[in-house]
Amino acid sequence: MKQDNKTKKNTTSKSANKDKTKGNSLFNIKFLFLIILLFTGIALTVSLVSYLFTGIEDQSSLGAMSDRTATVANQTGKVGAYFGHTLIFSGFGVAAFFLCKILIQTATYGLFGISATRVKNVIFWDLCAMIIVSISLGFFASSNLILGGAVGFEINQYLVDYLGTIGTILLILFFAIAFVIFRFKPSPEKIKNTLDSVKDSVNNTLEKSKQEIADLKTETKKVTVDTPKQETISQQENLEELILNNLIDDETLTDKTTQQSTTEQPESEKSETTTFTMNPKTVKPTIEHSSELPINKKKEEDKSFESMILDTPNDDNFVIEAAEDEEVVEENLAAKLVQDFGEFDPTLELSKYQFPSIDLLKDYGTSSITIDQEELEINKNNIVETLKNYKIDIAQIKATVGPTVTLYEIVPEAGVRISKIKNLEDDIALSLAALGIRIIAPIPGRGTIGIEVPNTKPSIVSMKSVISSPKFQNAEMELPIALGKTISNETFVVDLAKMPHMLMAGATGQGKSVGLNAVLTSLLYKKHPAEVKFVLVDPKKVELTLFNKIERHYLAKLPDAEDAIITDNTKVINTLNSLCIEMDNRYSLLKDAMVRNIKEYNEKFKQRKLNPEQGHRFLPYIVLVVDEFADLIMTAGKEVETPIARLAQLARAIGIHLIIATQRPSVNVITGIIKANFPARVAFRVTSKIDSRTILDGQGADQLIGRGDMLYTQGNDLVRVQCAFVDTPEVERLTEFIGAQKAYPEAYLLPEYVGEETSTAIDVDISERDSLFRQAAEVIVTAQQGSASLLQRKLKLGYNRAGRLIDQLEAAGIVGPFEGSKARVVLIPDLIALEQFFQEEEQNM
Ligand SMILES: Nc1ncnc2c1ncn2[C@@H]1O[C@H](COP(=O)(O)OP(=O)(O)OP(=O)(O)O)[C@@H](O)[C@H]1O
Repeated sequence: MKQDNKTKKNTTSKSANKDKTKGNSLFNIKFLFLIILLFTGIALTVSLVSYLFTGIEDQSSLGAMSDRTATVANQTGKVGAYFGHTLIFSGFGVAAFFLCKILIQTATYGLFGISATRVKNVIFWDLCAMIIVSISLGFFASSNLILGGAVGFEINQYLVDYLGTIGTILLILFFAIAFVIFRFKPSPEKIKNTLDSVKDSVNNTLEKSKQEIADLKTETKKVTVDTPKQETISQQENLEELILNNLIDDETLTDKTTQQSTTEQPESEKSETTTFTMNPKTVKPTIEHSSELPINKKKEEDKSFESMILDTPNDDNFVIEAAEDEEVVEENLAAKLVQDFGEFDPTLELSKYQFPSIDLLKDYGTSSITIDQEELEINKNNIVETLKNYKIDIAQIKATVGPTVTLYEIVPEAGVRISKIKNLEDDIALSLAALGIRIIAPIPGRGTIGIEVPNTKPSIVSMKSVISSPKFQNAEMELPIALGKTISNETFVVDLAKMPHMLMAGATGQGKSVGLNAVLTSLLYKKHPAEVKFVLVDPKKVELTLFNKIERHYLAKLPDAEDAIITDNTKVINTLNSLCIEMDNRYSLLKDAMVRNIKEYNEKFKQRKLNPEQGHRFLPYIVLVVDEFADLIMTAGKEVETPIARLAQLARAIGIHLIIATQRPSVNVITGIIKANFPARVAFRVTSKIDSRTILDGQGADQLIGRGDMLYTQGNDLVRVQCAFVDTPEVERLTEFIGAQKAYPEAYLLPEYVGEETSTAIDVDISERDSLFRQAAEVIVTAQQGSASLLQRKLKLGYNRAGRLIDQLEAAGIVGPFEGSKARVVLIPDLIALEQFFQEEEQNM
């Protein structure tokens, strides 16, 4: 083993060495090539320069190149004479020097590691310049073939034949200007700057000469009054020294020099007054103009710095590696993909999918509300009179007729206490002889008190009327749900994505199942199968079965599940945990994509900014619908509550939304943790005030009149809504219509989840039995019911331990095998038989 490692190490080090040598030899070849290029460039320059002087002389010898005795005057011999002739005379004229430039510059750039892009640029522009110069000289100096060369001359002839002289001049000028524009990219500022600098230098020269004259005049003065000038000069010399030693900066220097010049000024003025004159040309100034000093010195400084940098490569130990230029992505890849293929369309696989038509829903013929004037009048009078009996005067009363209830809004006279009216709820109900009266005191934001009185003839709010309403059709929501109509007969549309989870409660027969169907129907009318998937849990087995037909369009399931609709409570746990895995997966996808929610993610995916090869995919919304949640909690307890709470807490951003319905809104079903995470609540009629408080955190649900009459809250206000009615035949027609269309090959598959109970071995060793095994057996045999939840309750165990015990009991032969949602059969009839069983077991051991 060790030897293996050793040989491995050896081979790796050998291969590393090999790589190194390979790299070195490659470097050497490149270096050699560049040196050859440099020398060729120099040789060519010499030969071309020499050709300019000796070309005519050598012309006769060109024919006898093979003759060794023939001599040429070119400094680089016959080869040089040949290249000079070919490139200058028969080629591009003096513009052939650009070739020398290209060779030398390429070589030096290569040696100094300057990027290949710059080298390419140089070659390109120099070749362009060579052709333009050759043609220009060929035209303007056509008499001298050496200037333009044969190429320039011939092209000119050709152009003149076709374009005439003026045309050729214009064309040449055009190319020359185009070259200058593209090569040097002159901008107005650049031109202005150049002009300014030219102006400055002219001015400087003028100043300089003026100053020189002035100096000379001072010099003249110096002949008579010598000492002060001496001082100035020595001062200036000192300054020079200072600059050289980098002790003062330019500014101080300029200040000082200006100071000097100002101090000098009167002297020069004085000098003007002297009569002594001198020819300035004959006298050379002893010192240059001081203002030039800093510039020169600065240059020198820069130079020394430059030479410092350039000197460093001479140091053999100091290797400079030229960093490679980063690759430039020419264009945005995502934008190109979108341009080529268009935005990603998630509906493409089922592009022919047709949304169901509204005609599939039934019209109950009562879309408009019938107003019974007489009834309104009687109710109004009763309310006013009852209140008067209690000495409450009303300033104003107004009625709004809704589908099931009429809202009487009253404005009491000043000084009436609201709580007084609120306490009269039962008395008003008595006087109106009606059930389900609800007093809202005050109506939030309206400044009135509301009394809701049920209509004697309530009208049905059909699903058709809410689906066809513009409010739903035009709703720009992620998951719009048309729940029904409010008291003012307005369609009530909410966004499930914003809720983000919904809790639905109501006593049996009050309209929960219809409510769930209304939710699902709304989504089916608005969302394509690619955009939303349902996970349906229906312990009653009959409520949601109709949706089986759309399994391959809209439903999601576990990979090993037979039916997409989950009717077995034990399978719910796996599904919930699988949803938790899906949630985690989606979160990591969102993190990779650097977005905060599913909407942004899908938007980015559609714009092809996310690579499917890295696991990215279009994410459909997932709506988990659980009917009879109470049943689930009773049988599975914490096993269900924990994943539900986790999903409720975290799943909002990644598009998993929960709708949970329960008949029993008691506190052990809707626990604190669940309540805290379900801000949107729908309450159908419940039987007690306590239930109402559990679901709504206040009373009201107990005063509803049933049959789809509901209260909706999303945190603060309570809205009374008449739930839209959708009957079973309508849902059947709808699902049949969708089910008959082309579908995906299978239902949307959720990630696999391996539950703990599935991994438990059946043949459990007797010695490994749980310490509570005997007690558990007694409980099961006494109750004659082999269920884990019974053990949980009786022995106060967790689900996992209870499940393990059941498995051990099965292995021992006390209970029968697992039979879906049914409790297992108990194979031992009573406790006496159980005692015998244990005794026999002991004997056999
Ligand atoms: N929105 C509604 N408009 C008119 N009638 C309704 C409405 N909702 C429900 N009903 C009536 O109430 C009956 C019972 O409704 P539903 O089956 O939805 O009750 P439920 O709360 O699901 O009962 P359970 O919990 O026992 O299943 C329906 O058959 C229907 O006649």
